[in-house]
Amino acid sequence: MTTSFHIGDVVCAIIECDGKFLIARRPKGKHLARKWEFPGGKVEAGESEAEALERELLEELDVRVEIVERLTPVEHSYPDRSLRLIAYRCRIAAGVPDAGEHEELRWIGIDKASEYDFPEADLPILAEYRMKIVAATGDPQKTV
Ligand SMILES: Nc1nc2c([nH]c(=O)n2[C@H]2C[C@H](O)[C@@H](COP(=O)(O)OP(=O)(O)OP(=O)(O)O)O2)c(=O)[nH]1
Repeated sequence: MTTSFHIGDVVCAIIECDGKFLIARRPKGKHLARKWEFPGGKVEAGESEAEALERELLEELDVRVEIVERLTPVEHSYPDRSLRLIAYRCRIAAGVPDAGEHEELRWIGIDKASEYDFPEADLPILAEYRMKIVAATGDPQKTV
């Protein structure tokens, strides 16, 4: 029998710059290996979401960000674990993203997101984000 455990809250960042946003490829050997994701990680005990986001982005990318907006949290169950994924739209405040442990970083437009293999939990986030971009610009090809 497989047991599914709840790993808690995971925060991740949709970092926007010049009409694109940053995606990162998870390394081999980790859960969801080689999928494209939004940089981030688990919220530790005693941390706020914003504190966890700040810590993870410094650790993973060596950047500081300012938060633009919190998107709707997504509860998702994978076969072996479940989690709540909370995405924040952000802008870089300091630094240039460094791939670090990620296999690769890429800046893409929302119109290209369907070409990348994202974890299932990210799909509602991408859908909400796309709707916001379309509402703000009237154009699905652009980010604000
Ligand atoms: N960072 C991130 N994790 C995601 C996304 N979508 C998604 O399902 N996840 C899952 C994968 C992992 O099971 C979990 C986050 O784990 P992680 O490995 O990135 O976080 P972490 O740095 O705190 O973990 P660890 O390696 O220190 O154990 O959330 C996403 O877009 N970004």
